[in-house]
Amino acid sequence: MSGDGLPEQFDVVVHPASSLNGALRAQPSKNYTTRYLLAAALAPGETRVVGVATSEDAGAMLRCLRDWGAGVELVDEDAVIRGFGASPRAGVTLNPGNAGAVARFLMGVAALTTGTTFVTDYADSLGKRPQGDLLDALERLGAQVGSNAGKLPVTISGPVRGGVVEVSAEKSSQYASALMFLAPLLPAGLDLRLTGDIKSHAPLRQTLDTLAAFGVRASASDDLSRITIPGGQVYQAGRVLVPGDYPGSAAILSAAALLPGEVRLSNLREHDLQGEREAVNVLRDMGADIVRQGDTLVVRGGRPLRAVTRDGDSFTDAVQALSAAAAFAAGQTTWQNVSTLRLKECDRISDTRRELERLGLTAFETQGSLSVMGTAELAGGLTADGHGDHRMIMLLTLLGLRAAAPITITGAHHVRKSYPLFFRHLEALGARFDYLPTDTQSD
Ligand SMILES: O=C(O)C1=C[C@@H](OP(=O)(O)O)[C@@H](O)[C@H](O)C1
Ligand SMILES: C=C(OP(=O)(O)O)C(=O)O
Repeated sequence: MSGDGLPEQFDVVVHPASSLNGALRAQPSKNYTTRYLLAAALAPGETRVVGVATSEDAGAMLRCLRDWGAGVELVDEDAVIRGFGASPRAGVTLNPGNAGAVARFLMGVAALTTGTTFVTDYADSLGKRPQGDLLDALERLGAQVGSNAGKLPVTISGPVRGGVVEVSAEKSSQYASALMFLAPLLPAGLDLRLTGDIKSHAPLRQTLDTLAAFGVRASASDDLSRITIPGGQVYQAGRVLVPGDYPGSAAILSAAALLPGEVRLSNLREHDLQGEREAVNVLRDMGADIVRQGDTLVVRGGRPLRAVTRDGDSFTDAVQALSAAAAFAAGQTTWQNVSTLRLKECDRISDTRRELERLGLTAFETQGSLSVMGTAELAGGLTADGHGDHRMIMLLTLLGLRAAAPITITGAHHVRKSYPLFFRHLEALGARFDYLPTDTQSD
């Protein structure tokens, strides 16, 4: 789907770059693509999702929705979805690939069916991520649930009526979002009580925003601990436009800040609910020169950077991209309140610390924080492990661009999970990569 023209599986050699220059259009948002596609399938009738992401996660959502009975047609850069409304097909096995949000949102909606099974071919990534808090909530609502100790494979059978239900939001906001997509289609709706130290508020607001875009009524307390969605509603089909992607763009902005030159990144609206929008301010606090001109951000790179200490929970998917900036900022940068990073495609605290150390950097971790000491010079000349994690691959790529000698990253094709054109976009700015095809059997 990505059309990047690169080998199916590859390691990448990142060559040091002396500058980055040029203009790019930010790719479509991952979080809005998954949400709009799902809401479109839940709406009877035809919805046009304008400018959908071409990532593996977007492909995973489209595949699962088609398997559940939605009509899916790709027309130029849009997806035209004929929804199944409140009636996804029963008895289907869905494979959401390595997409956490896709898997969890669909698990919520699966309570509308009399049986859906979820499997993954990413046993070492999505297969290890916890689903128990969502499954417990579904069970409390009356669904029948089976799982491998709270992990995939999972089976879910409804129907459920709805009502008041608690769901923990401590490990992931995706469990609550999943129930929010389900709620309007239940006879009694849902009065959700989010328990624990609620993480990732921003994606929850994106879910509320999506429900509103499809004409679904919902109300929420300011702190999001209580979300009420009346039942018996119908998602309204129509036309929605996917905005630009801040998490992926954070990597481009960090790269542009790290190297001399001028980079213009368009399609990033100023008023947007994506928490990773904050990456712009974090980079500015570090000393980067970033100016907004409407929906375009202009970065004049190569300025000296200084360390910051920030609560990273509001921009969780930008923490790794910003860690590349931290690696060359004077002093020690600390990202606090990021324990959920341990539960992503890899352990983004320990695995990141280890990769940074492997490359000669100094980093520290606690259960809920990651610290990176800045350095003036990075030798490079080594191979780093991409950990099958798109955001780790982007971080390591940025380090390679600023190193003295090339850095090789293993399994670099996994960048396609969220940002299939990442390397192509950097090439357009003047970066140079070698792509080394790897054995498709060995991953
Ligand atoms: O709702 C979503 O689309 C997402 C929520 C976040 O996950 P957590 O809520 O697990 O932090 C984020 O990291 C993920 O990439 C996408
Ligand atoms: C963690 C991520 O995605 P997901 O949870 O949807 O797999 C991400 O995009 O960084």
